[in-house]
Amino acid sequence: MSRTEVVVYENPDLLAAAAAARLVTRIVDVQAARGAASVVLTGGGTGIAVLRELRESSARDAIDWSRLDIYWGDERFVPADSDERNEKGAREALLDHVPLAPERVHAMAPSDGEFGDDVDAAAEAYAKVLSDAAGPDADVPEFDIMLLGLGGEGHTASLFPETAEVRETQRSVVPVRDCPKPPPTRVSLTLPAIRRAREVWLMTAGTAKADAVAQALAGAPETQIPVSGARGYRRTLWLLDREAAGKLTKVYEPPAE
Ligand SMILES: O=C(O)[C@H](O)[C@@H](O)[C@H](O)[C@H](O)COP(=O)(O)O
Repeated sequence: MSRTEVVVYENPDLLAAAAAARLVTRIVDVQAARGAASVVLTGGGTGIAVLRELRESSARDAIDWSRLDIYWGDERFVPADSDERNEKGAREALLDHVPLAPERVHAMAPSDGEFGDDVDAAAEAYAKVLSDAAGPDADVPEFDIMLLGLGGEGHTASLFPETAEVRETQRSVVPVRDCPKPPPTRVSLTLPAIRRAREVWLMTAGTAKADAVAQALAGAPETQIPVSGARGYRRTLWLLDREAAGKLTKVYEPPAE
């Protein structure tokens, strides 16, 4: 049974710092229990701010970086050195500053990579990366922590309301064209793939997100509010600043330990 928790922080800076602290602790606990850990990264301002805070954390090297698998929930289909790439943002914020095992960093293809401008091929290739990592009985690994942001209209990763991509039930990874949030072409995990995560952490700040947060927590249909369908099979953790939590009426009490 998955549980939903909501934690509200005073401001976006505190949200990013606290999320980074939580991330260190969670990764260390998972590695202690199972040896290795896997984290799925997100783009966006909050997602990258958390990585920056993690780089600055005095506890960061409690993580065994050599036994951490890194994936992405979505990626902009642009050239590798574009500032719009989520991978480039993550590398600048954290990944290039810690001793990760390069073969354990699983980036989605850029538009000037081995598949050229074929975004369908890039999506299919990432689906294969996931199925290879999942083993014989699944198409997607059981990610330990999936980090996600959300947009004011309720998108998460690159899944937008009332689109074929948010309705996808078979594929784990899809190409996204004409995305309302620029750049227009992307690669994204689907909701079934997102729900393979043990824990999904939804991290966002600002009044522009308050409606989507409240609608998702009220159980809005995922085709209308995609982030509503972004649930971990053990835990869904909402990490918000006061503004993003501004339309919540129900107080979420964390479960008694
Ligand atoms: O590639 C992307 O654009 C992100 O994956 C996207 O889903 C992002 O997380 C949200 O749009 C929130 O972005 P902000 O935190 O900047 O509002």
